Amino acid sequence: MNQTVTAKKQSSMAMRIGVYLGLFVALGILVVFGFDFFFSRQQQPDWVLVGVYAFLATLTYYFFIVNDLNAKKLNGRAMAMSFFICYLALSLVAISFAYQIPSNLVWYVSGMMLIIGYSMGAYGVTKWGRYHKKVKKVMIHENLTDDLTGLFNRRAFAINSNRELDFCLTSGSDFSVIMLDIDDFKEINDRYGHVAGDEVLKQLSALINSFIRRSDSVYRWGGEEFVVLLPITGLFEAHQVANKIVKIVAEHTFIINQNLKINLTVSLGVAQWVRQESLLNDTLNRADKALYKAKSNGKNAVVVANYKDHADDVSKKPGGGPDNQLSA
Ligand SMILES: Nc1nc2c(ncn2[C@@H]2O[C@H](COP(=O)(O)OP(=O)(O)OP(=O)(O)O)[C@@H](O)[C@H]2O)c(=O)[nH]1
Repeated sequence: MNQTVTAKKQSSMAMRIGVYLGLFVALGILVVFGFDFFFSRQQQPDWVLVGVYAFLATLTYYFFIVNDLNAKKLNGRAMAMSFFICYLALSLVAISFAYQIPSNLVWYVSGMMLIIGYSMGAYGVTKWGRYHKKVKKVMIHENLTDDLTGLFNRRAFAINSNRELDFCLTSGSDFSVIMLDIDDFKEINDRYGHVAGDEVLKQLSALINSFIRRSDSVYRWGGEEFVVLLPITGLFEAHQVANKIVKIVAEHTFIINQNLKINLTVSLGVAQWVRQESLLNDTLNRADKALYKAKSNGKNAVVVANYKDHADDVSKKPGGGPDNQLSA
């Protein structure tokens, strides 16, 4: 695991450098620009232009954050922040253009800082993406995968979850888990046979893996039970992901040996890790209880666990919006 630890350190350091440098760029430009504004400006600021740039910068920021929910390539609020700050810096440069600030020093300093800020932001993004790819590769090589589905196994969860948790602790991010269980899987086995059941497990694993983010990971927990690990994800987003899984699985037809068509549903329990609890014992336990409640509520459902160690039924059927359901 030395390789993964090094990759993690490099990646979080690059991100931190990216963010701090971005902040430095923005602050530097503000200082230089402010200095120039007070001592050499001749005309009033164009506030409309300032407003337009601020709006664009905010829009860009939300674009990254919202995109982060579902996109496979853009990950991490830290990077979004870094982009946002660099964008802000660019806006400030453009504003000084509009004001026609007559100082070459402003252009030189802000230009240099902007280039550095952008490069570091891009470096952070690339490292973050590469880090997750590398981690998955290393885990496959270290026999941490399940033979049937190719998913990570429980041992991998113990290793991976600790590493991700460590990252979330240093970056102050949220962290959530989803527990998933196929509904009435015994019936599928009984009706179509174990070979078909195995094929369903394989296809379901591939299906879930196909739409989660690159930073998320899926684990085969037991026979027909799975865990999805969602770093940098709060309860609201995790609930959205869970709803998406329920919906996609319910609408999907599993085709076995080209002619047998099987439809199935899944039940899910969602829990967000809170600082005072152990991810493996406490958070997973809450997710498990929520899953149990989803099953007893009639299956094909998502239940979100709250912080008080009990599960609230939040959406009987997929599609129920998460806004009114965060009891935690
Ligand atoms: N084909 C196949 N079946 C498995 C595997 N692991 C576990 N199972 C089967 O999964 C079934 C689980 O049955 P139950 O625990 O009763 O759960 P269920 O039928 O899904 O019922 P609910 O969980 O209440 O919806 C059992 O029949 C197991 O034999 C596997 O690797 N391959």
